[in-house]
Amino acid sequence: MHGAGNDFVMIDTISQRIKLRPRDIRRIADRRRGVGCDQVLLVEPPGQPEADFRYRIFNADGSEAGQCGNGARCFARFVRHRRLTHLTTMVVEAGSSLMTLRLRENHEVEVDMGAPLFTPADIPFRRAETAPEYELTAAGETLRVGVLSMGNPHAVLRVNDVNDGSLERLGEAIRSHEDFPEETNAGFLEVVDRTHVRLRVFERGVGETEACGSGACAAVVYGRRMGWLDDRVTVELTGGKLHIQWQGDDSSVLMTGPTAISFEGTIRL
Ligand SMILES: N[C@@H](CCC[C@H](N)C(=O)O)C(=O)O
Repeated sequence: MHGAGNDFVMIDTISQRIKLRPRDIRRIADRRRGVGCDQVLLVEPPGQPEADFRYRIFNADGSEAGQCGNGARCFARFVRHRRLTHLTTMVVEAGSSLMTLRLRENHEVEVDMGAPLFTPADIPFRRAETAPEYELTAAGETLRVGVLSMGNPHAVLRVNDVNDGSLERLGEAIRSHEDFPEETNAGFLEVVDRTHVRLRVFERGVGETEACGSGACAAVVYGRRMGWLDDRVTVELTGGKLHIQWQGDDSSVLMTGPTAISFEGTIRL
């Protein structure tokens, strides 16, 4: 499946007994030797009574992540498509958080991503104080970045042009910066106007992807906190558009966007 070009292999581990090791994930995600994807998503039974499902997210390098916004939308479509539920609104556990997913028309899904976290220890980010922006030295440059968690870590840098050729080098340097003990996703935000931005994201455990849902939420939260954006913003990514709403403070971030099923099959490892 994919959500705006961020692609996934979805595996139902409710009706099948499956145990995958990191090397199995890497093999499935390999674009030359495997199926090829940015993330492998596992559909599991819930661990908490309030939830309908649990889902686990593995990056292409085999590492586990706490959140995946585009994956959450595809998750909702997948469990309906595979008849694992009749619900059109469902509560799903990802990492330690609960998310509400709502199926909309035309295979769009709205995800309540929960409230962003700003305390450095929760991200995690090596800083003593919480601030809307931090100084970070990466690739020999001193940058001003917004840093927050959407259930996974994000660092967002405002740029004049997302097509600038130096972003790849900077993205890699931010992603693996020593101030992020668990690494981070690195986003580059170009503000077109108060309701429209462009974004490129270099994802932890993958590299640049065509879209990153949690990255789009993080970029809008940062832009809102800095006073550059309104509370409803269209985020244009390489692979498509996502619509993000955030009222500020402790309110949840809502994300709406597309889902697509590319093909179905059996994997023999
Ligand atoms: N593509 C995702 C994010 C996936 C996880 C991320 N790479 C991480 O390691 O935190 C999205 O749509 O949010």
